[in-house]
Amino acid sequence: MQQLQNYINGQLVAPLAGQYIDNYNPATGQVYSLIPDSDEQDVEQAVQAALAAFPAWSKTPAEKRGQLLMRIADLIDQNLDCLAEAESVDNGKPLKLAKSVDIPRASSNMRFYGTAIQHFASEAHYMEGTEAINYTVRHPHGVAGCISPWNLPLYLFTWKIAPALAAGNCVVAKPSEVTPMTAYLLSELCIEAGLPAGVLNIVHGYGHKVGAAITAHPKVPVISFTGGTKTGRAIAATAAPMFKKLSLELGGKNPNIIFADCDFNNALHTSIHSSFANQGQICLCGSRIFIERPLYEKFRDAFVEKVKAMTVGDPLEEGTKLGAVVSEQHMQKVLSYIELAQQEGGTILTGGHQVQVAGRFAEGWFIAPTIIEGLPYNCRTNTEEIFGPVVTLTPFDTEEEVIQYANCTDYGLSATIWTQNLPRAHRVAHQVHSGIIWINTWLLRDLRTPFGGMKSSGVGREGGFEALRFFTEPQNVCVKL
Ligand SMILES: NC(=O)C1=CN([C@@H]2O[C@H](COP(=O)(O)OP(=O)(O)OC[C@H]3O[C@@H](n4cnc5c(N)ncnc54)[C@H](O)[C@@H]3O)[C@@H](O)[C@H]2O)C=CC1
Ligand SMILES: O=C(O)/C=C/C=C(\O)C(=O)O
Repeated sequence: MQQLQNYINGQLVAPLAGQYIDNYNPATGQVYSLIPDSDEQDVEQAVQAALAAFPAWSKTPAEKRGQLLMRIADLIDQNLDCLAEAESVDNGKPLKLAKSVDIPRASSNMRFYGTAIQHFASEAHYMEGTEAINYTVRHPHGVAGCISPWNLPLYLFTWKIAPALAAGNCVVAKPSEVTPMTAYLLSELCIEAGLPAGVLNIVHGYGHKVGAAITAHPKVPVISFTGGTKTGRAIAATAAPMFKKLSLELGGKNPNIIFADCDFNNALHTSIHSSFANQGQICLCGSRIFIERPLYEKFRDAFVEKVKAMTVGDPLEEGTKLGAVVSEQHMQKVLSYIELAQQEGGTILTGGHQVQVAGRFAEGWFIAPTIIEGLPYNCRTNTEEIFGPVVTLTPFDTEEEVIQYANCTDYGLSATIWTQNLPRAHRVAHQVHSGIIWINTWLLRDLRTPFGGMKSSGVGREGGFEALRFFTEPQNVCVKL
């Protein structure tokens, strides 16, 4: 059985306590590898390695740091097939998705920040009359803690470490214990790329042990986290009193607003993707679909017909549209929400159950893509994050009504608006409480843009220069001329 290792001080090492955690293949429900059950001693070793590496790394010219990140990006590209299969097996997602989205985006993240850092400049302010000039220096913080989730493992792991490293920080990172494989494979690529020892350290293990130790460590002044809102709240409770810099990318309950004048086929096909991509396990998925009443029945019937035809099964099969959800625990959570929806008066139009897949997948964790109608817009099913292949349909009559519906959750991450009346699209967009709005598209990503949510969807923004500002400490120097 493969035993993964931590990546500390440039070496692949066993956890100090010699304990391991079972790592499951969600499609078979079977243990297929073991990951380190690390603890605070392993985190201490990683932090000490990062501290030792920081002086040299922070003084390395940005161009050289960028070149190393781009070398890693090249190695990701060269290992696309291996990384994609590893991601699919580890997470349960279709191989096709890992190959076309997850791994290419991981490479793009490394390459984007490998170049962005070379254009990241600071400001100067000349004081006329007073004859003084101010300039801003942006210092790296030191050791950055990066904690990432299981839904887009390498995609989100690199989305955090790339800006942190580019800005001159050293990193202690913890991937999810549920999907550790590609972060482990990345550590091998970092060694191959010649990343200096201690610059990046990856400590595998449980969130309540390793993640909590990173968050609480007094020599880790900055924490970047993506995951559930409940966990984000726990991290903030530890980090805030320590005055740590904090970036929290949390959950969502995103509205997908479809007006009757939309480009019907585009709205229909994109909504299938935005509802069920990655088994609905993307914080940006549009899980609440609001349809203007004149279009409701036509959209509903066409949507249900196409979703019924989606293949659920072997993630490695070319034709598979939905693979397995990431864990048995998560499957039970999603199924419990389907039960709740029925208790709240919802009607299941398709799906609503676990899918039994034949052969070696009989013990796998598969859920049929599920569409529910007839629920109150403000019930629990329509306001709490389910994070699975479950969407609700609700008709609306006016702009004001759908804006009220859209804004009635504690979340505010993203929203999608479908209409060919662009003044209306912008008018509605500006009133929806979401950090990211897509009009007549979904998940079209420009990495230069601020990425993140409002309300319980998080604190701060990732992306572009936002992330480089987050991973640096500004210092203003005023010089009398
Ligand atoms: N990207 C997103 O918005 C994601 C949202 N979720 C939502 O969160 C719910 C719970 O998901 P979980 O599997 O529990 O993910 P989680 O949000 O608890 O875990 C995310 C990462 O945080 C770590 N972590 C957990 N507890 C921690 C702690 N106390 N201190 C520091 N790090 C900690 C985990 O080990 C993992 O690496 C999901 O059902 C889903 O609704 C989950 C994953 C991603
Ligand atoms: O595209 C991005 O930068 C991020 C996408 C998805 C998440 O952050 C998520 O699912 O948590």
